[in-house]
Amino acid sequence: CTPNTKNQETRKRPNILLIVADDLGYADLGSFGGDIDTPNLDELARKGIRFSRFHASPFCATSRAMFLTGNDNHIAGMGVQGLTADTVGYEGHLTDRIVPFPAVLKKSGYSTFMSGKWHLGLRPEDNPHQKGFEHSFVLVESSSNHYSSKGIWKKNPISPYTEDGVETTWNEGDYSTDVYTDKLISYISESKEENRPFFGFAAYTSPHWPLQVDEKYWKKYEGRYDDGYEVLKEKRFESLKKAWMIPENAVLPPSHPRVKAWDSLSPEEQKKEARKMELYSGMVDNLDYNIGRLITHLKEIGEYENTLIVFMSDNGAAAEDFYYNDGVGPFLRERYTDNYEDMGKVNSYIAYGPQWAEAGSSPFKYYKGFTTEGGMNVPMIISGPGVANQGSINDSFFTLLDLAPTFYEVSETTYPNDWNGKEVKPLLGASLLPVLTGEAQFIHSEDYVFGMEHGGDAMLRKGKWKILNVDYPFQIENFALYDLSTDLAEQVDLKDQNPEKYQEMLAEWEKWSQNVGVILPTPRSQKSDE
Ligand SMILES: O=[N+]([O-])c1ccc(OS(=O)(=O)O)cc1
Repeated sequence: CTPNTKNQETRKRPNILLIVADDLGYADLGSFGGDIDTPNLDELARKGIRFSRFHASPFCATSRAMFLTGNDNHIAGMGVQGLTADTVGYEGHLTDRIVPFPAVLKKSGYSTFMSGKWHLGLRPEDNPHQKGFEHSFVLVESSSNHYSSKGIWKKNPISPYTEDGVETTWNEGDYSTDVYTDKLISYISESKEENRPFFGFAAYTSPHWPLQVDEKYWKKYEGRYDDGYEVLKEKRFESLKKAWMIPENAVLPPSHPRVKAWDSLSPEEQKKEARKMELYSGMVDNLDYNIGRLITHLKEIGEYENTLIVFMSDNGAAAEDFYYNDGVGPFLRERYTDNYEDMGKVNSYIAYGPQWAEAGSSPFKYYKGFTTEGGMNVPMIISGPGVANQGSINDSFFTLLDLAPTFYEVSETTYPNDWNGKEVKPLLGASLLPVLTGEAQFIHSEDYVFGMEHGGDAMLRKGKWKILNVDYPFQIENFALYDLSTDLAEQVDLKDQNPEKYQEMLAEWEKWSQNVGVILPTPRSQKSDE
C-alpha cells in the first residue's frame, strides 16, 4: 500500500481528471456530430474512445451521488434531488452507507480536489471537504449566476460557495467556468509540487441555465439557428448518423407536447429563441476553451501523458425554465430581466427550454428529468495512458456506476468493506479498464440489470430490453417495454407482443427497487434544497 504521506510517492500512479459538463446535450459536441466548435474535446476524442451508449441519471444530484460512490442514488442517500427527508434513501446528502471514491484515493496518497458544483447537501458535514476532497472550491447548491453571487433561489439570495469547507465569496464579475478552471490549475500545480498523483473533479456549471456568457464566445454563432429548433434537431439527427453515433436506420422521435412549433412563433419570438441557442453554444465554446487550458497546463507540467481524462455530461439537455413558472418565477422576475438586449449578461435570466433541449438530445426521446434515453444517454469520452483504439467509438451499454470501479483499478486501490468502523454497501458497477486497454468491447453481460428511479420516473435495463415508466403518479402497469437494439427512440411498446419478457422485466424491477430502497409514492420533503 502506498504510504499516506506527502512527498513519499515512489512510483507515480496515473492522475485522473473527471470533467463533468452540466446539462450538456448528447448532440452538441463536434466529435459526436454536433455543430458547436469543441476542438479541445475533439482532440480528447481523437486520442481516446467515445462512448455512444453511456448512461448517466436523468438529474444532476442523483448523477453526482452515483458516480462519486459507484452506487445507486437511493443507497447513496439521494433518492430525489432537492428533497431532504428523514427516510432511508431520501436523506438528501451522501450517507455512511457508501464511501465516495475520492476518500479512498486520498487515504492511499492521491491529492484529491474539485472545483465547481457540489449539490450533494448544504450542511457543513455534507461538504466535499468532509467527503474525501482535500481541496475544493464549490457552489454548494444546484445552480447559480455565472458572473455573480446574486442568487437565483429564494432561499439563498446570495449563492453559497465554500473553499476547503469554509464559506467564501464570489469575486463579482468573474466568469464561472474561467474561475473553476483557474482553481483546478492551481490544485494540479500543488499536487505536482508534492509529487503526488491527483484525482481532480472539474464539476463545471456550464452550459446550465441561466444562459450567460461573454459576447466573444457567442457572437460567432449569430444567425446559425435562425431556421429554428425543429430544423436543428433534424440536422443533428443526420449529422450524428454521419458521425456513426447512431445507426443508419434510427428514427427521429416526435417532440414533447410542451414544444411549440417554430412556425407558430412571431418574428420577435423567433429572434429571441435563436439568441438563446447562440448563447448556449457560446457557453459550450467557452467550456471547451477552458478544457483546453487544463490540457495545456497538464502538457506544460509534463503530466498530460500520465492523466486519464474522463469527460461526460451529468444528464441530458435541460428543458427547465423557472423564469416563467409560478413558484420561483416572481423572485427571478424581480431580480433579473429576460430582455433581448440584455441576454447573456449578469442581470439576465434565460433558459433555452424544451424546444432547444430536444435539439440537444436529438436523436432521443425527451430530455433531462426523464428516464428516457434523452434524459440519460449522455456523451462520454475517455483518453489517457493505456487507452487503446484511439479515435474509436464504443457502442456498448455502460453507466455512470462503472466510473468508480474504473478509478479504483487505475489508482491501484480497492473499495473497502467497511469505512470508519461501519460496514458499507458493495459497489454496483464494473471497471471499464478492459475496454480502455482494448481487451474487451463490453463489460456488462446480457443479464446485467441497471435500474433508475427518481420521484416515480423509472426505468430498468437488461441486455437490449428496457422498461420505461414516465407516467404520474407511478403505477407499475404503466411500464412500457422497448427493444433498444432496434428502437433507440423508444417509440414501439412491445409489452403485448412479448408478455413473457415484460413479466420478467417487471419481476426484475420489483427485485431491484426493493434492493436499492425505492419508496413509492416518494416520501415528502421535510426541507427543500432548491
Ligand atoms: O426543480 N428544481 O428546483 C430544480 C430542477 C433542476 C435544477 O438543476 S440541476 O442542474 O440541479 O438539476 C435545479 C433545481
